[in-house]
Amino acid sequence: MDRANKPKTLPKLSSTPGLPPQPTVTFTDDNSRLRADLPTGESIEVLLYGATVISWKDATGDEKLWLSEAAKLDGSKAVRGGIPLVFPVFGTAPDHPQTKDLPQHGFARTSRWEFLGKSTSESMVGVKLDFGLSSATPGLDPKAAALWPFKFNLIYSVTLNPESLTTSIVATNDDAAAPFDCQVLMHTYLRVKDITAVEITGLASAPYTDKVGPSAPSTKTQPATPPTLTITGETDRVYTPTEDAVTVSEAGQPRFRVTRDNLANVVVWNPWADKAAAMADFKPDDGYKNMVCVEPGAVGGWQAVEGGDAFEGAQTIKLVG
Ligand SMILES: O=P(O)(O)OC[C@H]1O[C@@H](O)[C@H](O)[C@@H](O)[C@@H]1O
Repeated sequence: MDRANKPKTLPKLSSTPGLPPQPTVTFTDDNSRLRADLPTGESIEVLLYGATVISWKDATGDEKLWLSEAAKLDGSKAVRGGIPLVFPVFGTAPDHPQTKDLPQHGFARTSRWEFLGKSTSESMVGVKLDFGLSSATPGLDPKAAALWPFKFNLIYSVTLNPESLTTSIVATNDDAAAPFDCQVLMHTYLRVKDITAVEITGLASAPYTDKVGPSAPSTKTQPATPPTLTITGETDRVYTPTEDAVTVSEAGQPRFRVTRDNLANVVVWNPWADKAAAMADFKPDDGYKNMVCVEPGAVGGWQAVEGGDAFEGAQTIKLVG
């Protein structure tokens, strides 16, 4: 029926500038993890336990991080895969009085962090998630807290952009009367298709500590030629490179460029067949063929943090090629 007072169609609003689509951030799994999605399709998942990044997918849904099929994601054990955060000790340090009793790789990866909030970048294409852990956080690993009685405050930020992932830490000492020493490392498990086709550049001529072999630990120097590191067996090395980035290529194609900010070291780790089979939470057994850990950190010595001071460091993993 035609009505005389039929309302006119509203003018189209397409000329009005609207907000661009926003990243979304949601709690999942009984509030035990966060998921962030960019309008362009990329996503990450972060467990509050350890503030561990357990997934990073590109716009096509392709996973970039390796996560063991047997990884414990229930807060009962440090996660085998993703990006566990190592603090305040790398490995164990029986000769370092402050940290000698702490468990391997410290307690940041075995504590439940608080989600502090999200922020979007100026261009609104990315999203930053901030997590906090301090000596006063209820989720702090209780046995570890008793063994490291310092007043500390950690802010760990995970920033997802369309082509990159950045993780950064600020470790503050809140007690003027008690300086502490710490080490920090971002234990990134990169997913690869075939470890035998992997080449790592950015380490040529770099001194390193080799943690594998009969005389381990031993101090060595990466040859200048060839300029690439290939992985052909168990590898566990702490490099101190002069270059601030390493590139991981596969079959001649660059895949990841890992840039360090104020992190002097990079650990390269692959357990290979026997060590992988000996780890109950490493599955499948041949999963070592699909991962390489490239771990930026400050682990060569100790970072002395005076009261009121902070140590800051970051890595950016850029998808290349
Ligand atoms: O089994 P964890 O405690 O997660 O450690 C895994 C590896 O982490 C690496 O960073 C160390 O260099 C290795 O020595 C260690 O084996």
